[in-house]
Amino acid sequence: MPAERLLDLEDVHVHFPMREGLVKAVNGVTYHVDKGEVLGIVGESGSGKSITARAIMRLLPRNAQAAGGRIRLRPRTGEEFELSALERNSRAVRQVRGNHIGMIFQEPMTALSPVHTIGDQICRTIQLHMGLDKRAARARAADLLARVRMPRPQQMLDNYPHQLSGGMRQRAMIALAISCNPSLLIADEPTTALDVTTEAQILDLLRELQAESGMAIVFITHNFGVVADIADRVAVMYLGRIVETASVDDIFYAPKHPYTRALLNSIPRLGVDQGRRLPTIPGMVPDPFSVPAGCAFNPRCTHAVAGVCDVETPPQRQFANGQSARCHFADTFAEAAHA
Ligand SMILES: Nc1ncnc2c1ncn2[C@@H]1O[C@H](COP(=O)(O)OP(=O)(O)OP(=O)(O)O)[C@@H](O)[C@H]1O
Repeated sequence: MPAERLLDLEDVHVHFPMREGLVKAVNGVTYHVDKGEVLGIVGESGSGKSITARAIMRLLPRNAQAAGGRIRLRPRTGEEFELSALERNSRAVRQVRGNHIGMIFQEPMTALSPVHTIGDQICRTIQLHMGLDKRAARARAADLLARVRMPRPQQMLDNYPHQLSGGMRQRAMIALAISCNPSLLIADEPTTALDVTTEAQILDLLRELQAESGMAIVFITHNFGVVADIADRVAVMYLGRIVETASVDDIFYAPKHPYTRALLNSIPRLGVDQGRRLPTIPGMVPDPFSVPAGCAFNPRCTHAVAGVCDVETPPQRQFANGQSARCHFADTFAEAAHA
C-alpha cells in the first residue's frame, strides 16, 4: 500500500444466499481511503453501502457470506491489518475496532446501551483499550463530551441515553466512537434522522473533529447535499458496485457516469426548484435477484446503446485527474465536460 493509504478494499464480494436466489449485495467493490481524508459514499437504498462498511468492520449479518476480496487497514500506529482474514468476533477484530476504527450510525441506540450511563459506557471503552485507571478514564470521558460540544459534560456523564435529546444522543455516540482516537471513523447515515438544523450542527462537529485529530472518515449517505458539505472525495455505488469515484468538485462539475448525473439532477436547488416537480431517476432499482446483463444501470440510462450497454459489462475507465467511471461512454462525457 502507498504510504498515505489508510484503508484499501480490493474486489470485495458479499453474498446473501436466499430462497429466491443469490443476492450479490457487494459485487467486486474496490476503493481506498487515504489518511485524514473524508470519503463520501453515495447511492440509492439497497446499493450495498452499509454492507460494504460492515465487511470492513467484520460485522456482517449472520446470513451473509464474505465471498472474496481483500481489505487492509494501516492505522497511524504503522501496523498493518488484513481485515478480510480476521474471524468475525475474534479478539483481533475487536481490538482493531476498539483501537483503530470507530463507527456511528443513524440510530444512536444501536451503539449505546440503554441500561448504562453515558459516562460508564465511554469509561469502559477507554479503560479496556487505553489501559487508563477509573479516575483518568472519567476525566477523559468528560473531556470527550466537551469536545463533542455537550453542555455540562461532568453532569452529562451520569445521564442515561433516554434522558438526552436525539441530537445529544448522537453527540454521545460520536464521543464513544472517537474515545480511543481512531484512525478511521465510519459514519453510516448519521444525520439522516435529524432535523436540518441539528444535521448541520453534527456535520460541523464531525468536520471540526476530523480537522483536529486528522482521522479519516468514510461517510455513507444517500444525500448529495451532505456529501458536498463534508467529503473530499466521493464514491458512487449502484447495485453492489462502485460506478464512479472522483474529487468532490469533479463529481459535481464533471460527472462521467450517467447514474451520477441522474442522482445530481434529483437534488433540489435552492431558489430554482421551489414549486417545480423535481426530476427523479426513471425506473426502479432492479430486483437484486435479477440484475440486468451488461451495465446494471442500462435499463434506466437515457444514454444506453442497445447491443453494447445491455450486453457487455463496462470496464473501469481511469482518467488522468484520478477520476474513474464504469461506463462504456465515460470518455464521451469527459470530452463534453471539458468542451
Ligand atoms: N440481512 C440481509 N439478508 C438478506 N439480504 C440483505 C441483508 N442485508 C442486506 N441485504 C441485501 O443487500 C443489499 C444492500 O444492502 P445495504 O444495506 O448495504 O444497502 P444500502 O446501500 O446501505 O441501503 P440503505 O441506504 O437503505 O441503507 C440490499 O438491497 C439487500 O438485497
